[in-house]
Amino acid sequence: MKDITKYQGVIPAFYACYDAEGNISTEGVRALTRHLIAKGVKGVYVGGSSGECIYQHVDERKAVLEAVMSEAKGKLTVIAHVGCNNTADSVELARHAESVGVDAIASIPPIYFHLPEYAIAKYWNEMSAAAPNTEFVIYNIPQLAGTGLTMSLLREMLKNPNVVAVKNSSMPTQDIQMFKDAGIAARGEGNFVVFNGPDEQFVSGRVIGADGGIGGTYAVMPELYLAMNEHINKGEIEAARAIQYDADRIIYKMCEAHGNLYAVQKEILRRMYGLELGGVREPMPGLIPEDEPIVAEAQAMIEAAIAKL
Ligand SMILES: CC(=O)N[C@H](C=O)[C@@H](O)[C@H](O)[C@H](O)CO
Ligand SMILES: CC(=O)C(=O)O
Repeated sequence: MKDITKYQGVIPAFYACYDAEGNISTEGVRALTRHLIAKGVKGVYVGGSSGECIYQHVDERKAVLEAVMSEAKGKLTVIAHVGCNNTADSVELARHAESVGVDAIASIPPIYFHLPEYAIAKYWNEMSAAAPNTEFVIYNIPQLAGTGLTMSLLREMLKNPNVVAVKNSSMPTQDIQMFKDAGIAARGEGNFVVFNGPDEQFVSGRVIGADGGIGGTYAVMPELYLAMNEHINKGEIEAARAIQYDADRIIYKMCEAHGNLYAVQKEILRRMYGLELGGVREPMPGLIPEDEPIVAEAQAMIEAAIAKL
């Protein structure tokens, strides 16, 4: 039996942390890690979409992960997203992630070119082979990656004993059931995990069988997702749904800004907690003065939703 309890719960996607010049701020990384530990989350997902991975160099991604580990070791489950545009860089990050002691590595499929399934499997398996003592999480996000996880590709990947989970960001919630069924058929009950991806569907995803969630808006309002998760564990669906509605209204509000969602969230964390995490890397749009009322309103909505708990 694998220990999947470390994946059951609320796992925020970690934000990219920059200094005033736009360089990686390891101080910011450490501060955000400590902040999330204090909030009581289960783990962190480092270097994914929210980590702006595709805009960061290999050395920067290593520095971020090392800074996370310096605070999180033994306190949080750490999943390191190691996917890069080419296999060699991904393999290097996978090897590095194992050397610093992460719980799991994860990867999107190769982006831009729509490669055949055998090439995607080879890309993932080569990363996994570079971290042979580390579990592997498949990151399915077809709307951004351009390629979706098929059942045949998942079955192929399940031949690799390190494959322990799918982080599913596709929008049909029934995909969670399909992936979980296939994982359990291969591994046995209790040995395979599916994470909910779309934060707007956290409750729906958990109800249909997701063991936990990994999401880009958890870090700015972890209290709400932790409370939803607790209610679901107790079967209190109406209470969970009420908080989900609040979270969704907050997400829609944050998405109204000209600046990217991640820029909005980091600005809210700065205002609420004094966390200095910087902006976003170009070509993502940063905040503009006209975003001010949206940021202020979203912050007020978060505070009001937390106050209701
Ligand atoms: C498409 C996308 O980025 N999905 C993220 C990860 O699954 C989510 O966590 C979103 O950031 C979140 O649901 C806000 O829309
Ligand atoms: C949710 C997720 O995987 C990310 O934003 O990194």
